[in-house]
Amino acid sequence: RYRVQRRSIKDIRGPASPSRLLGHEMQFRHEEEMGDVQFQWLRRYGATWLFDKNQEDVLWTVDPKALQYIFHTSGYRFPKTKAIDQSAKIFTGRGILTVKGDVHQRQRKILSPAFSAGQLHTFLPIFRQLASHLSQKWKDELEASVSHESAVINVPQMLARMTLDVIGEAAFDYQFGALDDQRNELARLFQNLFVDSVLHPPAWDILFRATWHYIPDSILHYVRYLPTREYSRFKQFLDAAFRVGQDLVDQKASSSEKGGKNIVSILAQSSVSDDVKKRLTSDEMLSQVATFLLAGHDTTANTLTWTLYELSKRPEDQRKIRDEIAAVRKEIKARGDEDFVPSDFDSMPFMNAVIKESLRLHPIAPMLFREAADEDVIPLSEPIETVSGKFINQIPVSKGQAINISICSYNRLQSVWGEDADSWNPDRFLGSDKERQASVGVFANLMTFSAGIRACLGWRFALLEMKTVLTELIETFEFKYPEGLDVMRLSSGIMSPAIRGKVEMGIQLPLHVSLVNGA
Ligand code: HEM
Repeated sequence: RYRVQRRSIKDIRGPASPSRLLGHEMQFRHEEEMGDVQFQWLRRYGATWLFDKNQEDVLWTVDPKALQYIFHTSGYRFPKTKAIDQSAKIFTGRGILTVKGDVHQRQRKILSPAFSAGQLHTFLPIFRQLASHLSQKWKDELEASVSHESAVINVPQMLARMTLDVIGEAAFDYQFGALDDQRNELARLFQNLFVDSVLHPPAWDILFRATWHYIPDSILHYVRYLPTREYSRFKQFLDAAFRVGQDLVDQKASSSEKGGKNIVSILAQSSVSDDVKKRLTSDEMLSQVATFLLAGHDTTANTLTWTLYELSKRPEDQRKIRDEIAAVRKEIKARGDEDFVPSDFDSMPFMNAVIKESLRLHPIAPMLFREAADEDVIPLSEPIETVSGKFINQIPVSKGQAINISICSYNRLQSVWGEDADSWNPDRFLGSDKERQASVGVFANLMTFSAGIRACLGWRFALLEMKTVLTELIETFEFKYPEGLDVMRLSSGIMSPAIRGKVEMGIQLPLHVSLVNGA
């Protein structure tokens, strides 16, 4: 009924399907390195192509005008697919990431004040303090090493603990203490959560998920209880997040400090609000805790990891950032301040360009999955030639048409980023040309934080956190990429680094770390 397609998209070109039953899904979910398969299709078919997902025709597009239409112009007319919503519900419940339409609008309105410019200002001391704590931990590690000045450190591990502590303090007024406590329950539950649950799903799971579209939500709710690898790790995390969340909200509700605009204060106030527009049910409230724990820490930790990966290969880029930090330090001293204010980071153009380039090449959430809520017509910025030889500059779609939006492919589109789109080149962000083009995402014309009414709520938070941490780390340490190390993009739902041939070890980036002279 819902899936019957009156507006066929079969005339759109795309790769031949390798399997009648599974289509491209197995090839896509089992590619060795995240993006390998789709980057080939991108070069062969351009920005739009047809993909066979378990015998369903899926439109795959990264055309800038199509993205603008789907994410901005059409409001809620292209919701997330039921399968992706249900997958996210398994680990975040009924929080802002998984709800739709009016409910999403209500939740977003309630939560947005926690990310205002004024609030952001209050986070900076937390970011500075925890970045410096991480830096001290690594200094201690160097001190304890044989040479006392250099060691190989697996950087994502402590970065993830630090970003967990950051989200604890900034969002929940709570010290998880993950940097200090190696046995911290949440930190352990998060470690390799996606790798353990999502990496290389078996064929039965791919086929099972293809049926979700036809199963009522009330039954799908029980999928989380399946005792398999794919589901049990996520359930453990959600149970722990709900438990921790209830404690945090109870503590806030009983504390004498009322008001406040951080997440936990907002959650405590909305759980008792008389105004239905401002109220969150208990389930919604705890789901937000799980959502922010997850969306707000691994994302930033992975992006920082990838940034150090790129910088460790380029001592010259590290030096340029160090020079910028030294210049800003002088300005801070000259004006009589003790420490950075958020606007100080604006005077570091190269560091900002490095962060943008890292977000471009290494988007932690590489894909988004949407479907048309109704019949619609998607405009394209460039006409495409169809199988029958026609040139079309818009694609009529039926209600229910599934659309895959690849953030990682859009971020490498040559028509937007130039012929060197596959290579590291932060200088591309130093001119203003790229940012003058039609803006697609919420930041720097990138899709990394998504776009429109469902764009990342924490993107300013993440940027300020990353700038603060990078400033601390590059000022204090030199990072060097070990000879012979072969790091790859792991394909586990999120894009994270792993060592080729050792993916069972999960997220890894062991770098040579030493103190900058005089640090
Ligand atoms: C580099 C870091 C980050 C990246 C790349 C990132 C990326 C994204 C993306 C792509 C989405 C859209 C997901 C979808 O539509 O399915 C999203 C949503 C979201 N992100 Fe982030 N994120 C980052 C950091 C953060 C942080 C630090 C927070 C909170 C403190 C946060 C909170 C959220 C929330 C609440 C949503 C759901 C928004 C909605 O549906 O209305 N994110 N993020």
